[in-house]
Amino acid sequence: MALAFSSPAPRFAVSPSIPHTSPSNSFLITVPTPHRRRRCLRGGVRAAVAVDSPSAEGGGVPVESPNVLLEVNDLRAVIKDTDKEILKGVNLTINEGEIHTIMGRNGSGKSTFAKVLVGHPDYEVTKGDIVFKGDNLLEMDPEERSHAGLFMSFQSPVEIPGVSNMDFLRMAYNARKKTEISPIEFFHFLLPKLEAVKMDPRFIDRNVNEGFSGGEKKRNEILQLAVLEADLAILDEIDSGLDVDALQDVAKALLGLMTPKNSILMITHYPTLLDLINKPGFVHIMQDGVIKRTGDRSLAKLVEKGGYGEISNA
Ligand SMILES: Nc1ncnc2c1ncn2[C@@H]1O[C@H](COP(=O)(O)OP(=O)(O)OP(=O)(O)O)[C@@H](O)[C@H]1O
Repeated sequence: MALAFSSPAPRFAVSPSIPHTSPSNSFLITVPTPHRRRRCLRGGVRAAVAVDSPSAEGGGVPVESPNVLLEVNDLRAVIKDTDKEILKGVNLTINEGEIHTIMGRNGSGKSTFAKVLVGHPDYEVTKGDIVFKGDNLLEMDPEERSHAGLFMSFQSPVEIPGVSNMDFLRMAYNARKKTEISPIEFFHFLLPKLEAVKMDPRFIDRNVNEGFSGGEKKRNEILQLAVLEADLAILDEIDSGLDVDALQDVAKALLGLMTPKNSILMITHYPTLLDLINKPGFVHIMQDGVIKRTGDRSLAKLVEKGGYGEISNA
């Protein structure tokens, strides 16, 4: 979601979806680097493979296997310049069109995992690899990752004083789509998106998140996602602080954004959003920096009923 300010030269890039107001996030204002993605021979290459479905044995209809969007292998990461290891060997595969949810006790490493995926500078990957759409994500800087189609909504979306939501979204859209859409054209593009996330059009003239309530900020994140049409949306506690109606709106908006091609990785403490989305998906339980269990929504229900102790002992 890097967004490029094209004048005056030189060009600078800033990520709209990654907080950049704290000193530790100042990495996000950078001069764009030459495209240096290296095609990875693992992960996404499964895309073209066609297999026979079990029911089609003996000359039945071939069924395409799902395309791998993200593949994380044995990912280990420490806090930068320390030996404090937070991620201790995370493995995860997300195919196109899938919804994945990560749950886990406070401090188990969920947000760190999400931040490592988008290239947050507070962390250093010490082992493992991440392949996104066939490319080695670890070789990309945060701007390149967002251009490649990764979107992250943070637990606490930042305010950007002096930049209107409209300008911000349009610049982000231009950067992602490598185009120069006019303000009028963009307004027409934006209107149905506003409707989809049930956002009052007056919010687009306000500065990004400035004075927004917690729920309005979360809704604004979904609006960004709708505008940027990311391939993988990483949503860190998008449901926190939302009233019941807003939660329904967010669920509806997310469903409306789903295509057979894009995927969602949600971090949450509660299964309500999953219930509202009401689509099959994967639930992962993170514990002490690794994914300990994977299941379906019933796993989230088990947690809701009995807590994480129940899961650990199962
Ligand atoms: N930049 C950092 N500096 C120091 N400690 C950190 C840093 N980032 C993460 N940690 C520590 O790593 C552990 C995992 O944190 P993380 O935010 O990933 O947990 P979480 O599972 O998302 O928790 P929660 O459910 O409370 O949001 C915590 O103990 C946290 O204090």
